[in-house]
Amino acid sequence: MTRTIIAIAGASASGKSLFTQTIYNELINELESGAIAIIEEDAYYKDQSHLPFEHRTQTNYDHPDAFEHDLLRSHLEQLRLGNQVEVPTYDYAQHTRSSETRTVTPAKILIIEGILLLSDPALSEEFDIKVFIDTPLDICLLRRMQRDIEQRGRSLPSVVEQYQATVRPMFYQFIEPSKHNADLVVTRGGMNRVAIDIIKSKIKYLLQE
Ligand SMILES: Nc1ncnc2c1ncn2[C@@H]1O[C@H](COP(=O)(O)OP(=O)(O)O)[C@@H](O)[C@H]1O
Ligand SMILES: Nc1ccn([C@@H]2O[C@H](COP(=O)(O)O)[C@@H](O)[C@H]2O)c(=O)n1
Repeated sequence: MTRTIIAIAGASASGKSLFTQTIYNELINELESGAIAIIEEDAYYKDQSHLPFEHRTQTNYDHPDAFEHDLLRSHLEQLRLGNQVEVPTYDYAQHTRSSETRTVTPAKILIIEGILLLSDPALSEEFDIKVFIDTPLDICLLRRMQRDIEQRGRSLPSVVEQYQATVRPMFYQFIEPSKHNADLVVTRGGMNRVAIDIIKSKIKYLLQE
């Protein structure tokens, strides 16, 4: 069976999750169960449970070294071979992996979303379709402030400090240049109806093959 892996990359809070989730939600009722699966790159942040909490707050979470991309690659390869995998789950408030894992079964279409997917050449080789969500950075910052305070247990000063220290510089060093590795660049983030419909049509076409 041919399986297709679609990568959705872009800045933090650019709308990657919304874009991915919208495609999934709009297709899921029309398709056989198990036709599509989603994985988040964030699930592959390195486990830091051996480090004190204060130490974990100092990690640069926007640098490729923060991720276990080798594990992600091996999981993608296993899924492509038709084997299920145990995907880690991540706790942003604790800055480390949770004890549970999530079983992901091999689907014909696998969508993966995350900030640094297209900046790692070895990882990029795993993707059949590469999409970059291109949202202005000031919009991303506003969305991130709101989301991190409401959903990720952060304070306003900590969001501002982290943004200046790592999020913004790493965006320019790694994420923005990776846009050139994309097949499709999607403006206006997670609500670009034309882009969502194009990806949906491509998925439906691939599922008919
Ligand atoms: N086009 C958009 N218009 C308004 N809000 C958006 C848009 N795209 C994303 N959001 C909101 O911004 C926040 C971050 O979006 P999300 O999809 O989680 O970003 P990412 O996965 O890239 O970090 C979420 O609260 C989401 O609902
Ligand atoms: N402990 C952590 C781990 C990650 N982050 C930030 O998450 C961002 C990536 O996730 P998105 O959903 O926003 O794409 C990344 O920019 C990290 O800075 C964190 O703050 N704490």
